[in-house]
Amino acid sequence: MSYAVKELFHTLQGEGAQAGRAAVFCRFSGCNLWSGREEDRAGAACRFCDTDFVGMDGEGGGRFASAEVLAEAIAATWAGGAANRYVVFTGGEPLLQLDASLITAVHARGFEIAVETNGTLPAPPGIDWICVSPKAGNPLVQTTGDELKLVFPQAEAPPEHFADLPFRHHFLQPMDGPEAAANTARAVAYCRSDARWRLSLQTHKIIGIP
Ligand SMILES: C[S@@+](CC[C@H](N)C(=O)[O-])C[C@H]1O[C@@H](n2cnc3c(N)ncnc32)[C@H](O)[C@@H]1O
Ligand SMILES: Nc1nc2[nH]cc(C(=O)O)c2c(=O)[nH]1
Ligand code: SF4
Ligand SMILES: [Mg+2]
Repeated sequence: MSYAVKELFHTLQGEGAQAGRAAVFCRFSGCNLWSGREEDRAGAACRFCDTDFVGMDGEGGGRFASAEVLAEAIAATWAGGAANRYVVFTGGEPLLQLDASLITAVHARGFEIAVETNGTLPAPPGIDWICVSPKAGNPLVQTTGDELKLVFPQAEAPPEHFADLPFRHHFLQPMDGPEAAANTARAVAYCRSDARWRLSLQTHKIIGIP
């Protein structure tokens, strides 16, 4: 099958337990919870998205004809040397497109594979690091993984609903937007009050890298 990619770039993972690690980000086009059009945001199933995932016109983006072709482009984008090669599949919603062929092709080029998913679709086997970020009002299907990263606050998705799910790490990530400062203060207070949770900051935004 072919893959629709918004952008492909080399940066540091900004969020969660792998923050600071060099990575290629493969941002797939499209999401099952929002069209990506501003006029649809207020009626979408996920309304606080901070990302443009529409089309294939970003840096390194395009339509990739096969898993081999996309894996080659990911390998060519990597700039971190021979060790610890790392690719993060995100979007949009990556589990709409990430499949066994692409996992195999990227593993064959020596990469560890991470995914950033909203958890409404099951993850295929073989992913090395699964980050699930639940979205209030939407079914959570992927209930296991490496980190659960809850954007906070979401009135209908309080941390208590997720604290006992079997993930290695539980993070609260302040919701960016007009209330970012207040959301950060609330996330700090919550993590202080319940030590099962740790704070995830979007460090790439703080330091001004992609
Ligand atoms: C753009 S999403 C793409 C991956 C997937 N669709 C998801 O929602 O997890 C990447 C990460 O950014 C988080 N995110 C999106 N909008 C945000 C916002 N306004 N503030 C903080 N984190 C946000 C998501 O929850 C997710 O963890
Ligand atoms: N540096 C950096 N780290 C990230 N971690 C998750 C991101 C995402 O948009 O999925 C992201 C992103 O867009 N940039
Ligand atoms: S599920 Fe992820 S990509 Fe889709 S709209 Fe929400 S935050 Fe954005
Ligand atoms: Mg982002």
